[in-house]
Amino acid sequence: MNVQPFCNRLQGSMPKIGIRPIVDGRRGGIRESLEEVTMAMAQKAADFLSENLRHSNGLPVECVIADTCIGGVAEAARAEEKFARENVGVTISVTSSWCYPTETMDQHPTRPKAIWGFNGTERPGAVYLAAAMSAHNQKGLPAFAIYGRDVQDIGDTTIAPDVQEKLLQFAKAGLAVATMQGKSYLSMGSVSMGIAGCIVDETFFQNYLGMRNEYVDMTEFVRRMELGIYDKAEYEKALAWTRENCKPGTDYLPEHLKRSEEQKQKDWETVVKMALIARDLMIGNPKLAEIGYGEEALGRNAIAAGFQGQRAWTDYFPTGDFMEAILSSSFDWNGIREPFILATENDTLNAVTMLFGHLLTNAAQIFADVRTYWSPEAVQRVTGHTLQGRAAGGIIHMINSGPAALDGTGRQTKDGQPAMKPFWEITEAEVQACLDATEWCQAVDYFRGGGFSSDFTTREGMPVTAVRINLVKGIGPVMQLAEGYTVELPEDVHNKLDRRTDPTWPTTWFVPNLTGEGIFKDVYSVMNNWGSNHAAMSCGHVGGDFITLASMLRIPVCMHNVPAERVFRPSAWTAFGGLEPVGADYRACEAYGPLYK
Ligand SMILES: C[C@H](O)[C@@H](O)[C@@H](O)C(=O)CO
Ligand SMILES: [Mn+2]
Repeated sequence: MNVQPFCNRLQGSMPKIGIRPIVDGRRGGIRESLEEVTMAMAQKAADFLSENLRHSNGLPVECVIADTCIGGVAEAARAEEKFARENVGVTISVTSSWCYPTETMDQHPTRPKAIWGFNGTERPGAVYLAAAMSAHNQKGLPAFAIYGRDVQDIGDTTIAPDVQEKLLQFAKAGLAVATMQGKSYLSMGSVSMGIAGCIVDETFFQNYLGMRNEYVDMTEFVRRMELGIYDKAEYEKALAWTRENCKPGTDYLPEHLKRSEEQKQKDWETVVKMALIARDLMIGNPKLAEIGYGEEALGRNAIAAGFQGQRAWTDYFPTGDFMEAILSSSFDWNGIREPFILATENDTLNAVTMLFGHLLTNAAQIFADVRTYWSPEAVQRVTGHTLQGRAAGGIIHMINSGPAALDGTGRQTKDGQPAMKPFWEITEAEVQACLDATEWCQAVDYFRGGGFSSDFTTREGMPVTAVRINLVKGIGPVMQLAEGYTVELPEDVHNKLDRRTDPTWPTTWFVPNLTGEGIFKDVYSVMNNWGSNHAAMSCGHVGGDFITLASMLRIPVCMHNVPAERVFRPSAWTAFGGLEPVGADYRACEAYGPLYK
């Protein structure tokens, strides 16, 4: 398996899942009758999770099972010691019987936790589950309850499909919490054009995500370019690859602003260097130590970053578009690899949203401006075209002012649909198709320093989830999301709409799934209720996973269109108002406060 060497340069080993087999500790028949079946349940859960989950860097997810069943507090403490040694970041307690909740529970204050209570009635696992949940709720330690819908026989070690789904949804989100914890967000530059999302809110990063903030001025790029602080051999390779694979697109600049061919060639050299430098700033590069830059070789342990670009940089230097697009993609001159999370305009909040999406789906994310709602009437007026099919109720123009990951072309395929896949599932042919579907257009007049934007149109029919985190004074972070699909328009219609804005930028035509109610009654309302200028798009209908992750971090979700059966939060949320789930989410998040407060 091709595990990408770069991303594994992040410090800290990958978090594991701790499995806690819980039993009734009474000896003389009871405990003895449970040991084997409970250990088997633990082993089954561990095998299932390891077989079905991977970390975003491609490494398999490992599970650690407590050495003995846990019948009381001494064994709980021993399990805890083992988990601490093994870097367990998430726990799942499993049981098929009655046990003693407060004596066996996982009391770790921040680690995401779930209990799978077997639905059987020979030994009442569900009674334990309910009692254990009440203990967690009483103690302010939210936990996820996993309880299969259908009764199974006591000896049945299969995992029912509904239980499987919940185990995966919980574990993937829990691992995301554990993976980002302790890592950095690197701001390259500061606030772009007065966009509030660029303001680094350290309290948010520290208290909600357990992350730290690192900063470099964009002059660091100039220093490294001028002093040659990058791997020259890699630079030559990268430049050659870029010349061969990144085909120049249309230059829409008026004659008097056009850059000379010679200048453009220089700009390509600059943007390729910028890509190498940004990556080295994020995660370091041992090659830099070899040329005498030991400090630079270390990097900033950044799991996500942003580049300000506009305007301090772009008024003079080529845009960061190539760097942002290629690092955010699942491949470059070194081959297929894990994408980096790098936000345009240093929009820290969109970067965090992309980080969530990446850790939940393992794939690249699309960064986009939420630019225009085109009603059917407006499209008709401007183009004479009647929007059809999924687009019939109107479309949202997602288009970044510059770059987006080339995976966003939708030229990868999964189950017959366009997709953005984890890097280990992407083929060379799909890489080529993404490159072929992308043109690198000359940056327009906003960008006095030149540069090249990744221009493409996302293929139709990709299930996607558009997500955004906003900071709202008086609440804190708030998430919003919309599941939907990408659509395409007839070429002439696309061109007419695209040219009203900037045809050099990557377009994703997005249609949210409508529920007929509230904000999701129509496409317009979704656009009208978006909380900022940006969104991140993940492949798949993964709103449920985002909601689970948000609840773990105590970030309320103000709007979503996820069907109720995919919404999975800690059981305590019901007590905050089970008949009114959005309000309950707000109250629960407020009551618990940020995870790392
Ligand atoms: C070119 C413009 O300055 C854009 O960058 C602007 O519309 C944005 O992207 C704002 O997010
Ligand atoms: Mn923007």
